[in-house]
Amino acid sequence: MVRKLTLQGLQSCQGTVDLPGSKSIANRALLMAALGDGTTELNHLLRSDDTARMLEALAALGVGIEELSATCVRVRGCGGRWPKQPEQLYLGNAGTAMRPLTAVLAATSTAPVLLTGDARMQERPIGDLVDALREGGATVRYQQQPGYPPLVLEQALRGGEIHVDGSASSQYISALLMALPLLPNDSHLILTGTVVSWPYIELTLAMLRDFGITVEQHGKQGFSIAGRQRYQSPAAYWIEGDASAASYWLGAGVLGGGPLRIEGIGRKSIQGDIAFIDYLQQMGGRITVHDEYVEVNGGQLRGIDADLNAIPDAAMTFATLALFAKGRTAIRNVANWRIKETDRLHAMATELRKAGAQIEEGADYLIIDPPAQIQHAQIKTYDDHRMAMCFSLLGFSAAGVTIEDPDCCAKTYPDYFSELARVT
Ligand SMILES: O=C(O)C1=C[C@@H](OP(=O)(O)O)[C@@H](O)[C@H](O)C1
Ligand SMILES: C=C(OP(=O)(O)O)C(=O)O
Repeated sequence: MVRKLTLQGLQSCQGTVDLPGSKSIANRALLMAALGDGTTELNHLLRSDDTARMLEALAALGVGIEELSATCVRVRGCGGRWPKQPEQLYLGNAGTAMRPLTAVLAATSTAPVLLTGDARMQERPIGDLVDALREGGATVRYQQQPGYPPLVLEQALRGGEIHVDGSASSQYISALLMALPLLPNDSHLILTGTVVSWPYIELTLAMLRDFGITVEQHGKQGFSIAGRQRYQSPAAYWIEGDASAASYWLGAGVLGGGPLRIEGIGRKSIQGDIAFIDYLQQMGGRITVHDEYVEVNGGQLRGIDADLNAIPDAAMTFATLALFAKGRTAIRNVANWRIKETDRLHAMATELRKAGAQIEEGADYLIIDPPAQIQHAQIKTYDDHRMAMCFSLLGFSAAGVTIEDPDCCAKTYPDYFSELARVT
């Protein structure tokens, strides 16, 4: 039976929350450590559905992974030569597993391998990445619908001049950046289309440096990548807290008045979603950023009008915060919300209306006029962890909210609702 959770009239949000490790960093670090020449201890590792899919895939490829504690694993790198050749890998709905493994296995697999995922993953496009891999000499076969998983990687990527359209997902570019250094040939990666979610590419570049890989960047035009590089294995690697997950706590700390201390992100964070804080401050949130934690102390919210293309995940949190703000909020340039865990533009518009908001749903934007009073609503979450976590914030209204299937938050944050109960 699918659970429902009602949250109502939450009055305060105080104390300390220790963020789980970043999903984006965790899945990159697991893969880079697995490709490394030595052994790496990964600390503050997120344990969730998405990281479980990456861990299972690496285990199937024969990578030695030893669990030292719930959030620490030791990864024995295989230097890009996988000890095992599985026929098939199941990657659930983890974009950060599907896209990087498609490119990296196209570069390194010595036998055909089928990559598949859950029903939603089979609706999430991967054609622009596959086109780039084909241009680089790989043979990739779609098993069902052209442009979507499942797909079979049949013949290895060679490199050379490769164009990739980054207008649907930055993950295609990150994936190629992780794969191309492993090839026998040098590559030139040329970016086409208007690249979305750019800070995730910066995150990939920063982590490649941490793992000893050199990439020459030509602004936002492309990259020159020498082949025959080897991932180095840092002895230990710390995964900072998840900045997208922090957005729910930042929202809760504003609505509940704080003081709420959020541990695991801060001034030195390397995730783009840290910029959520700047926008929330513009909206009236009282937030102070320290080196390794952030403190939030309430605030009176007013609507904002912002292009949030750079922070697509945290941007969703503004949609529910908008119901508590004075005036209109516009969230712009988020067309790729439509190809994530669900069609997030449509799902958000539909569910916000149930709480009484007036919504204009555009092809790539959402305009939200808050209701005079938030109405109680039963919210569908569409198997989308962020829908569940964003709508929990309506628990701070007098009418409250009922969330269907709150447990779908396990994709990136299994403990979210128990933590919320602890600090409210
Ligand atoms: O590279 C990454 O770790 C991610 C990139 C973003 O995807 P898009 O580039 O598809 O927007 C983001 O939404 C996703 O949750 C994680
Ligand atoms: C879009 C998301 O995930 P994925 O890594 O599967 O793309 C997300 O976490 O919001």
